[in-house]
Amino acid sequence: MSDHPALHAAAKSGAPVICLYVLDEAAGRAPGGAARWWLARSLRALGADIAARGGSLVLRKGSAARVIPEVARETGAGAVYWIEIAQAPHQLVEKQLEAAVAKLGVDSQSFPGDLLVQPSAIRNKEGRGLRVFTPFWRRVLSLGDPPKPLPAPKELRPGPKIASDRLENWKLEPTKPDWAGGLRETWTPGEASARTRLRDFLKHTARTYVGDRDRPDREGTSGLSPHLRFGEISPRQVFHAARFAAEENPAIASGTEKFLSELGWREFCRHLLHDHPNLATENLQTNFNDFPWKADKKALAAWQRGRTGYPIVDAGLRELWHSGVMHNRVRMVVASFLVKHLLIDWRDGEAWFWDTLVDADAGSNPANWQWVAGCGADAAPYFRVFNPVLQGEKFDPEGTYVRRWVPELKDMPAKLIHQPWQATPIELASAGITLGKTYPHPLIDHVKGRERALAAYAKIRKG
Ligand SMILES: Cc1cc2nc3c(=O)[nH]c(=O)nc-3n(C[C@H](O)[C@H](O)[C@H](O)COP(=O)(O)OP(=O)(O)OC[C@H]3O[C@@H](n4cnc5c(N)ncnc54)[C@H](O)[C@@H]3O)c2cc1C
Repeated sequence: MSDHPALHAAAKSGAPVICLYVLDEAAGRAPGGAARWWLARSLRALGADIAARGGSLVLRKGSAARVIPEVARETGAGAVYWIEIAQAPHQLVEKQLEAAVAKLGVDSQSFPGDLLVQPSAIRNKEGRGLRVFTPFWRRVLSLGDPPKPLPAPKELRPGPKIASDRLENWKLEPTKPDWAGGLRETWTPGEASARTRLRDFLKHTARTYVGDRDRPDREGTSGLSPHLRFGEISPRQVFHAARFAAEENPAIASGTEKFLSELGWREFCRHLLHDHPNLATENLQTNFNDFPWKADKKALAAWQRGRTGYPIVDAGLRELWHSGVMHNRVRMVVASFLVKHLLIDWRDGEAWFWDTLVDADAGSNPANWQWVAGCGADAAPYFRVFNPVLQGEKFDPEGTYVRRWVPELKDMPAKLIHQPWQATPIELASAGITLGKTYPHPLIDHVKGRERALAAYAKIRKG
């Protein structure tokens, strides 16, 4: 409702407003299971917010380019307003929509809204987008502050009553089996919750963000990613709130600047997607097209279920399965483990994240996977292979995160929790662990895995 330029303009016109949400499963990548769950809850919250202002939310399913002109005709609408999304499938829908609406003699207008800066504003001399983050973000900041966010309309004049689909009939939430218990326990989708998270972050967490953002054992980040993904809060709202909070309290200034640069990564990934619509399927660095990936279904299944034998990796994948998110540091570790230790194609990992993340984003997910795999923009070099034991010891030193998500290791002392195979039989027995039974042996030895990865990398042409 807030910082929604299309809704704002419609409400300001003084005309009755029909708020329409179209589920168009053919426009863009169809959402995965966890995102469908979020969408259902988010639409319910949005419907309630609209009703509280006197309007109602109409739900329709089908091709947006067909459904929206149909609704315009059915209601005799004077104008159609929407937020533009700078991604190829959405731009195509917009073109078709504009033409269909113009044919009806109805005015139409689109408004930017889901980015800080439109991709057309960040081009190099050849007219292409930037592929290195630091100059990209510098360029974004050099353009000055993004426009101030718009307030939510106080009131909506209701439009004519028209038929709406029932949300339940869209079957977005799982029933048989209902696997969404952990999502319900962790999240409250909707705008009110997004605002609370932002406020709490700026009040309590921003001060320590620089040091704590890499610590999965602490509540060191904002938790805003699914709210941003679903447009429940806009990047402009986050930007201005963070800058304002830092002016009020200079002690959080370094934290908020770091936080805003992370928001910059979201922006960077979306700009990349704008320039590379096949980001989820094609290596940005084409020399990786020859990479000898292994089709190892058993290892992939062990990874997905959090049964690799590396506690930090398993904790991350179990956190994901339960709560629909995973800490950023751990996302990097589990992704690196899949593509380097297991030599499994990054696209398999990306697809699993796409289905299980509530924040699964068509830009951020493939861009980060490609970044970890070494084939992306501004990517980590392939030969930098994370050691999952050292990563665990550095970022989860007491093992708190592992104990939470891998309870069978909860009685392991901190010095052994990231490498239980180093424990003596007595230590294992006193922690109640039988390796290979209660907790798996490592799928692959780190040193061997690293050597195998480097040998595979040596086989491809250098980019
Ligand atoms: C393999 C892999 C896959 C990822 N897939 C996604 C995804 O599908 N959707 C997604 O939103 N993020 C993705 N990320 C980025 C990052 O892990 C999450 O954005 C972050 O964990 C969300 O937590 P937060 O909101 O508490 O982050 P905070 O640290 O509070 O950061 C604030 C915001 O900045 C943005 N952000 C932070 N880091 C990144 C990043 N590396 N790339 C892009 N945006 C970032 C997010 O919008 C986030 O909400 C992925 C990272 C990796 C390594």
